[in-house]
Parts: sequence; C-alpha cells; structure tokens
Amino acid sequence: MYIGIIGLGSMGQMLVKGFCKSGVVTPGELVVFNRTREKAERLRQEYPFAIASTAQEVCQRADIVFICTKPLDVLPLLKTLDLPAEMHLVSVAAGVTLADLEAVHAGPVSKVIPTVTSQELRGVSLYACGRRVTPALRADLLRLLTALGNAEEVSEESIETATILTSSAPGLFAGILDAFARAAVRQSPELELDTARRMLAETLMGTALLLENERLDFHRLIERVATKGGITEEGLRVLDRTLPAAFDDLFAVTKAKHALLKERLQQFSRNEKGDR
Ligand SMILES: NC(=O)c1ccc[n+]([C@@H]2O[C@H](COP(=O)([O-])OP(=O)(O)OC[C@H]3O[C@@H](n4cnc5c(N)ncnc54)[C@H](OP(=O)(O)O)[C@@H]3O)[C@@H](O)[C@H]2O)c1
Ligand code: PRO
Repeated sequence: MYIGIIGLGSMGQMLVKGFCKSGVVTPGELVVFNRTREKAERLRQEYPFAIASTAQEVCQRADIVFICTKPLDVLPLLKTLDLPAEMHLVSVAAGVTLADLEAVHAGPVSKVIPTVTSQELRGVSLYACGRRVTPALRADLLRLLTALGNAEEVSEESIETATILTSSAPGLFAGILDAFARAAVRQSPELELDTARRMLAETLMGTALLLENERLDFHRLIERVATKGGITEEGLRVLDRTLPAAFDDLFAVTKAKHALLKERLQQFSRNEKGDR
C-alpha cells in the first residue's frame, strides 16, 4: 500500500516520522509533496521517500492520501486536483468536515485529528470515516493510526471538543507549565527561569510515568501527593476556585474559532457553486 502525504509542516512531518519509526510503513512506501520542495528534500535525507512533483502526482501514486495543509488551503487545493475515485482521502485539518470532503471527492473520505505526541508513538489520534469508506479501508486506516498510539473513533459532533484534549493539549500543557515557571520566578527571583522550566518538564515526565506504571487515576495521584493538612492541598484549593472558569473560557473560544473556520469553508463551497 502506498501512502501519500501532501504538506510537510508540523503534522505532515510527524506522520512521516511516526509511520517510519513504528515500522508500519517503510519510507519506500511514502510519496510526499510539499509546496516548498526544499523542506521535503531536507526530510528525505533521513527518510528516503519519493518526492512527487505535484499534489496530483501523489494522488495518482498513493492508495491513501493524508492532506496536511492548513484548513483554509485544503478545499482550494483539492478543487484543482483530479482525484482517482478509489483513492482514500484523509484530511487532518481542524474544521474541515466529512461533508466538505465528500463534496470534492467522489471516493472514500475520512477525517483524522492527529497529535504532535504521535512522533513518540504515544497520544490519541481521533478519526471519523465517511459513508463510502469500506470495512477494508477503515481497517487500513486504523492500522496506520494505531501504529502512532491510540486511535479513537469520534462523532463529528464531539471531535472539536476532543481535539482540544488530544491535539491542542500538548501545546496547552506547555503554556500552563511556562506560566507555572514564571510564577515561581516572580516568587523567588533568585531561581532562574530555565531552571524552573527544567524542574517542571522533568516532573511532568515523572508524573506521566507514575500515572501509567501505577495505573493511577488523577484522584489517586492527588491523594499520593497532597498530604492531609499539608501544602499541596492549599494549592489545589486555588485551582478548584480558578480553573473551572478558565477551562470553560478555553472551550468557548476554541469552539468559536472552529465555528469561524467552518463558516469560511462553507463560504468557499458556496462561492464555488456560484461559479459553476
Ligand atoms: N499542528 C498540530 O498539532 C495539528 C494537530 C491536528 C491537526 N492539525 C491540522 O494539520 C494541518 C496542518 O497543520 P500544521 O501545524 O502541520 O501546519 P504547517 O506547519 O503550517 O504546515 C502546513 C504545510 O502545508 C504546506 N502547504 C501549503 N499549501 C500547500 C500546497 N498547496 N501543496 C502542498 N503543500 C502545501 C506548507 O508548505 P510550505 O513549506 O511551503 O509552507 C506547510 O509545509 C492543519 O489543517 C491543522 O488544522 C494540526
Ligand atoms: N493544532 C491545530 C490548531 O491549533 C488543531 C489542533 C492542534 O489549529
């Protein structure tokens, strides 16, 4: 099976690295295209895949094609291509729906929300398959996604909320940790910011391992850390008071951004229909 990847930014590169690292495919089974060719050539030094001259060539040569451009670039690009009917088209773009994809491709389409952590073969890929995806094509897709970590099938209704938990979360964790480190330095200016960041990064790694190796849930972990009547308990009270509203706000603004993206994608589709 040949796998095509169009767009070699953060996600396209993650797919190349994750697929090859897991051994689910060899570089020889990959055919890629990126707008700026040098980026593909740089990555090819490590992963000897085929570089196509055009996105059309990727679609001609691959059985399944992951389109990894920014959301608003997906449909304009797909509209310029003559997509082979049997090709499984997979979009990783936030906000691009199965209906958007089925409107531009007569063959099977799926939507996947990957995550940067899959480069380490850990994390959750979300997926939803369109009506024309056969059980065999679904199994092929699942084989690729489970090589990258866990794969969770989700409805399109819940995919946007789940995206924040699986795909935005690594960046959000980093943002939280950075604010945590900066607060520590405000408290104790003699502590260097980089030292505070390193302490937190190492503590995050250890926490993840404890959760996994001891099969702890979040509450059990809290019990292990927060000595009754001790210091951590006080910190947790502050989080209980302040974080629910902050996370409600976070989900509200990210939902609004998804809605804006979808509105702009629909506008594109309406303009296309008008032109015909
Ligand atoms: N980053 C994440 O963690 C993440 C997670 C889940 C989903 N996603 C989704 O993944 C998609 C890509 O995000 P990203 O973060 O990887 O973006 P990115 O780093 O900006 O990468 C986009 C890539 O697409 C290439 N490109 C643009 N137009 C193209 C065209 N017509 N033909 C071929 N290549 C083209 C760009 O090429 P150049 O080198 O010329 O710029 C660039 O390498 C988005 O739709 C996003 O919603 C991202
Ligand atoms: N990265 C993409 C974004 O920030 C989608 C989820 C994670 O838009």
